[in-house]
Amino acid sequence: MSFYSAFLDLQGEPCLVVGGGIVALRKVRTLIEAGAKITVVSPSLHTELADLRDSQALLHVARTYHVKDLAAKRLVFAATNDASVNAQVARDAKQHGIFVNVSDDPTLCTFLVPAVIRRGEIQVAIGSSGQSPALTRALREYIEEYLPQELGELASYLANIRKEILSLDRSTKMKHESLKNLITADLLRLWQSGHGAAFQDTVTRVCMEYGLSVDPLPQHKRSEIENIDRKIGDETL
Ligand SMILES: C[C@@]1(CC(=O)O)c2cc3[nH]c(cc4nc(cc5[nH]c(cc(n2)[C@H]1CCC(=O)O)[C@@](C)(CC(=O)O)[C@@H]5CCC(=O)O)C(CC(=O)O)=C4CCC(=O)O)c(CCC(=O)O)c3CC(=O)O
Ligand SMILES: NC(=O)C1=CN([C@@H]2O[C@H](COP(=O)(O)OP(=O)(O)OC[C@H]3O[C@@H](n4cnc5c(N)ncnc54)[C@H](O)[C@@H]3O)[C@@H](O)[C@H]2O)C=CC1
Repeated sequence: MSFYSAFLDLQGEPCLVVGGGIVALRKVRTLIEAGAKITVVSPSLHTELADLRDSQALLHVARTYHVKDLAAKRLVFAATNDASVNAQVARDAKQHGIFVNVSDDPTLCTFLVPAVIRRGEIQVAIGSSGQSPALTRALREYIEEYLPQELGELASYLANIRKEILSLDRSTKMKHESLKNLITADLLRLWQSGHGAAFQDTVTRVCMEYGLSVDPLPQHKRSEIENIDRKIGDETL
């Protein structure tokens, strides 16, 4: 089975989690991060899920699953400890054209939940098409060690400079080439070592090769430097 990978925008989207145990909690945590509107249907709740209900991060319906719970939902997670209930949720969701994740049976899933590594806006998602969740977790732990924390910061810096480059009155080909070549220029190491002169020189040089003139100084760095300059100015007065 070949699954299609995608990143979903679930901001404000109604999602249903059936079951209130540890597995449901894991799904709920990532749904909260994505800003989904969560309903949990379950007679009992894990204590952390109860805390989340108390802080209004989710709506709890304290009873067993009923097909009407699917009304207007975008995604459904069947995470009870009763295989026949999970299978029923899967059947109902498919009938209503709603994507469904079934915690105890990959063959009933129309989407799987990957293991995820986050560095700011950068996400690495790992899956095994349900072959071995334990391997997926181990791979996540392995890759996590190699992904520096600063990746997220660098990505938001690059988002700004990309906007600047794309707004220039040059050919699209030039702009795309410069953006690609910027990344191959040992940029992460230079960013990690303080994104100072060497980092800025690299950005300027790569852009100049394409005849593009950009301001290479990260915005927050600029205000830090301006603050220092102001202090030095004040002291010398
Ligand atoms: C199909 C899938 C459906 C789904 O999306 O839930 C599924 C299904 C099942 N998992 C089972 C067991 C375990 N799952 C984990 C962990 C994770 N499982 C996750 C996803 C998925 N699990 C989807 C496929 C993902 C893929 O393609 O690989 C992760 C990635 C994401 C998440 O759940 O948030 C998260 C790691 C997050 C992280 O660490 O980063 C561990 C390890 C642990 O808990 O440490 C174990 C015990 C070891 C083992 O069994 O391997 C069982 C048997 C249940 C039983 O026998 O009782 C089934 C059912 C079956 O396979 O039949
Ligand atoms: N996909 C995954 O990553 C993993 C999946 N599993 C599977 O996930 C399932 C859930 O595991 P746990 O959270 O540990 O179980 P659990 O026993 O902690 O929780 C089960 C929850 O389902 C609720 N429930 C039972 N019948 C219900 C119904 N008819 N309607 C609504 N809620 C109902 C219970 O009240 C309880 O809150 C199991 O089938 C387990 O085999 C287990 C480990 C990992």
